Amino acid sequence: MFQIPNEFDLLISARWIAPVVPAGQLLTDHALAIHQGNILAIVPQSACGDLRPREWRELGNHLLIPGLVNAHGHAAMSLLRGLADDLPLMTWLQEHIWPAEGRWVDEQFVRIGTELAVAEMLLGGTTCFADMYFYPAVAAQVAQERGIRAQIAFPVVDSPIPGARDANDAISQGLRLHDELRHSALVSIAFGPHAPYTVGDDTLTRIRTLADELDLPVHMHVHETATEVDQALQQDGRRPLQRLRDLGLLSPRLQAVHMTQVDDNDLELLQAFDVQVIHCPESNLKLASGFCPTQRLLEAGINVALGTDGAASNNDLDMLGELRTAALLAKGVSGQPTALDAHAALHMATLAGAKALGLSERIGSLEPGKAADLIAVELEGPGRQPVYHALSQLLYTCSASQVSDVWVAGRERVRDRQLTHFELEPLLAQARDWAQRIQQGDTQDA
Ligand SMILES: CSC[C@H]1O[C@@H](n2cnc3c(O)ncnc32)[C@H](O)[C@@H]1O
Ligand SMILES: [Zn+2]
Repeated sequence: MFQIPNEFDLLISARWIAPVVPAGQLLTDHALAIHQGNILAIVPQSACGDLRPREWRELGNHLLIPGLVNAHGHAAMSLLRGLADDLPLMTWLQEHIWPAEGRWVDEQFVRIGTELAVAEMLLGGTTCFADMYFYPAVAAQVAQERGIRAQIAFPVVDSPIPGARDANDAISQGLRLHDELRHSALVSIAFGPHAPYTVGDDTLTRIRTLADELDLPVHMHVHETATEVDQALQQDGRRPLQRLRDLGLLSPRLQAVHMTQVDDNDLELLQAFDVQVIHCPESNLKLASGFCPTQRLLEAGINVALGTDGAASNNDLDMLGELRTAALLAKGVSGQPTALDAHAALHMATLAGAKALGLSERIGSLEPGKAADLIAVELEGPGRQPVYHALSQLLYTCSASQVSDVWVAGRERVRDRQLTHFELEPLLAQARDWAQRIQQGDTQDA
């Protein structure tokens, strides 16, 4: 169906390729042909002799996989990494993060923080990220400039989070941004109602109507902690997920981030409405928020994607590290060592993420016709050799440091562990300047 033309852009050969589709496949000594940003074919290296690519990257003991999809985060919060650690969610937010955001977050903060996050994510093999933060137009611009795919959710809140704009203004501005970016190849827009406890019924109803009309995703923190659910039960007699159901918000377009609290009724709702669940294990562990029961959800056929959350609660944006945590946690929580094996884990970090963001036609697996979003992970050195099973090695021994090359839509964004479209030193200097201002401001306040 997809014939390789006489001349084409790029051939990447590697010891192993895990295309994710067909499920469980692991190819050895194959090569991937790419032209005009798309995958043409995967062919055995023995058949590559007659091919005439404009560039041929010959990678040795590397594993090629689809680019990782970080399905939830707050990119600009990288500038708040380590500002407040070892606290429960609401203390962390109310006493530290929200006051800091109210004081410091402006367009420049979001630009530098997002650039820092994008640099970290690309170096760690993330080729697509979902973001929810202030100044979404700035985050969208950074993603376009740096050549990474992104779903930018514009935040909507009713209760006063410092720095947040009025909900109706936020919606109008967000929809303008959606219109401006309608032809963007890399960036898409979603509604970002912050959480059930910060957004009222009227605003949620408006979002539901508009999201249905425009067929846009809704990205929201849901059931992050037991306290969130208990307080909702006390205040309105319903669990937040039931309230969202009553408001008509449950659908395949809803991206429910966290879901550490899932009773049998919640499970039925997630399943019946085909809600996308986004699992952020390290943030949940660090804030002691709870554990998303991924194995139960997967057994019920619910799509579960993976996210890091922001660097202020994680504290890194390393998706391979996150994946390992997710796998270990799934086994511990379910009591089943078979839970989230290497294939299931890779699926969670790639195709499930793409599906959650409504992008699975374009990305998430290495298939002819899909965008060439892919990464090479080096399985060399004493910590990774010998290799009995390349995917187990990926899951249980690799982190961002093993990612050597990254392509987004066929363009190389990381080559031999170096960013191709960033000047890192000036960016790091600006990040340090921000931290100094924030720290000095904090000291002056004390
Ligand atoms: C209004 S922009 C997003 C808003 O969310 C805050 N935030 C960051 N991490 C979390 C989390 O785990 N749960 C709830 N809210 C979170 C962030 O600081 C921004 O204020
Ligand atoms: Zn979050």
